[in-house]
Amino acid sequence: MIELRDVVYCRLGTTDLAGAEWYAVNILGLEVAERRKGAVYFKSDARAHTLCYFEGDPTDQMTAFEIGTAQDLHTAGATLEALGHDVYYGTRAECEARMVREFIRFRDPTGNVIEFVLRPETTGLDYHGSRNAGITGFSHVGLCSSDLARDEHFWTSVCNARVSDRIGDAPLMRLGTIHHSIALFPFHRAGIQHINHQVGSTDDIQRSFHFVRENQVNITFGPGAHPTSSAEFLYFTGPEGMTFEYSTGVREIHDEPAWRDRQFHFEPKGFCHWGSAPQIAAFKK
Ligand SMILES: CC(C)c1ccc(C(=O)O)c(O)c1O
Ligand SMILES: [Fe+2]
Repeated sequence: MIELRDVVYCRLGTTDLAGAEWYAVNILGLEVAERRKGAVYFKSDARAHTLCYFEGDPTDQMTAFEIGTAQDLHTAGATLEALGHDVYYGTRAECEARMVREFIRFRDPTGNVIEFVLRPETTGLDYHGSRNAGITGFSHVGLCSSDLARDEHFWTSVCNARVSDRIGDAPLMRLGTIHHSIALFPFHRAGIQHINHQVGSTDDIQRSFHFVRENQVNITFGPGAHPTSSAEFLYFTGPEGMTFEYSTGVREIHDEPAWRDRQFHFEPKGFCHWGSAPQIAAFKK
C-alpha cells in the first residue's frame, strides 16, 4: 500500500504566464513565492509553494502528493511499475523546480499526471496575499475520471485513500483527517477538474462572491453549502478555464474506524443544500 500524507501542489501549464500571475494574485489572492525562468510559484499557507504556473501547454497539469521516506518513494515506484504504469524518476533539476528532494511521476488509470514527492519544502511562515481573500491553505483537488470505480480502486487499494462520502459514484477521499484531499468526478478527459483553497469563514465566502462578480469573473457554483463535507463554498473560473473553489468549515474525521462513507445524490441537492445548482460540466448528469 502506497502511504500518501497529503496533497501538496498543483502545476498548471499556461500560454499567458503574466495573465495567470495577475489572476492568481489579484483575484484568487495567492502570494508570489518566487519567479523563475518560465514559471511563477505561489504560496497559500506555510508551505514554500502550493501552486506553480509554468509556460507551456494548458493541458499539462500535475498534482503532487507527499510520501514519507525515500524508501517508501522507491517502493511506490516499483509497485506502480509492477502494475504496468510508466514511472519517471525526476532529475535533480526537476526536483529543484518542484522544491522537493525526490519525486516520481506517472499517470493514474484515467491518465491524470500524478507526482509522488519526498520532503516538499516548507517556510513555516504564513502567507500574505495582497488581496484579503482569507485563504488558510490549499486543501484538495478534483480529478477527472473516465471510470470512477476503477479509479476509486486505484486510490484506495494501491494507495491509502479512504472514501469519506460518494456523490453518485463520485468518491470524496481522505488521506488524513480532512474530509477529502482527492475528489473524483466523471469526465471524458484527464485533467484537474478543480483546485480548492480553504478560507477562514463564511464572511470570506460572501466577500469573495461579491468581489469576483464585480471583477467579471465567471461564478460557476455558489455560494452554497456541501452536505458532504459541511463546507460553505464558491466556485469560479480561472486562467485557461480552470475551476477554483473556496470553501470553509470542511468536516474533519477523527473517528477513523467508526466513520461510514455516505451516499449522496448526483444532482443539485447532493452538491448543495442551500439550493444552488452547479454550472460546471463535470457536475451535471
Ligand atoms: C465537486 C463537487 C461539487 C464537490 C462536492 C462536495 C465537496 C465537499 O463536500 O466539500 C466538494 O469540495 C466538491 O468540490
Ligand atoms: Fe471541492
